[in-house]
Amino acid sequence: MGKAEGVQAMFDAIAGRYDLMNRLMTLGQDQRWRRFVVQRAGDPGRGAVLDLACGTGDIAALFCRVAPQARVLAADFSLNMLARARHRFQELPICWQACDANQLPFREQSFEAVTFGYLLRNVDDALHVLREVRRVLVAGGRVVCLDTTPPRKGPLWPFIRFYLQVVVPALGRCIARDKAAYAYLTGSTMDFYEAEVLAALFRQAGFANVGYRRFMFGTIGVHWGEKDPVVGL
Ligand SMILES: C[S@@+](CC[C@H](N)C(=O)[O-])C[C@H]1O[C@@H](n2cnc3c(N)ncnc32)[C@H](O)[C@@H]1O
Repeated sequence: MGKAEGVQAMFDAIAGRYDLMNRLMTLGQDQRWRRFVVQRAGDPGRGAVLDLACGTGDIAALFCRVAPQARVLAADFSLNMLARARHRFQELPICWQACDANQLPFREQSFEAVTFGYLLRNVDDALHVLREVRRVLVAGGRVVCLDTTPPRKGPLWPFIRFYLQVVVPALGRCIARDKAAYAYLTGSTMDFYEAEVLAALFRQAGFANVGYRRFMFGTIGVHWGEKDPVVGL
């Protein structure tokens, strides 16, 4: 069985506590990384941008504020996360849509930029999703991805491992009342691609000018790339 069904049920269950958990686990840093994502996506002008796996809507809301002329579309397959996003940002002109990242219901070349926070770790085939994203980008369009990365083994490794393996699931149990969901977060972080390997996957999906930056002691990565402006499709 694939990941999708379990992941969808898990986010439906934790939607109400998701934002509080995020702020606590990241010591309030998570919005800084999302601002960096929006900044790397560049100025879409009056074009359309897609925030995929939008969750409770923070990245889409930042887009609206930074690029008020842009048409902002935000999509997720968890209806409870989407409901929460709609409620939080009802004053913003965001178009919310239920959809699966494996099969985007958009035509080729629809978006100037596509962003996603903490999506790829949750899908069965990240390369397939990246190719889907590339398909819906205009030539020269930008992709920006925020996700956790497995921390490198250095002097801080024992502390980071303790934080991920003990503190995060404990917070999940006490705050979100769902230890399993946050144990999954730790497991999927440890098992996810190293930052350099993920960058190679972006290139394999056909993106050019791929780069990345790490945050939070190397446990968070932001990757970006461009759809080749000459070759286009
Ligand atoms: C950890 S949350 C991140 C939410 C948001 N991007 C943020 O920055 O907080 C991951 C989100 O990805 C969504 N997701 C996971 N797999 C998906 C898929 N195949 N298609 C659409 N959404 C997906 C989940 O429903 C969840 O809302």
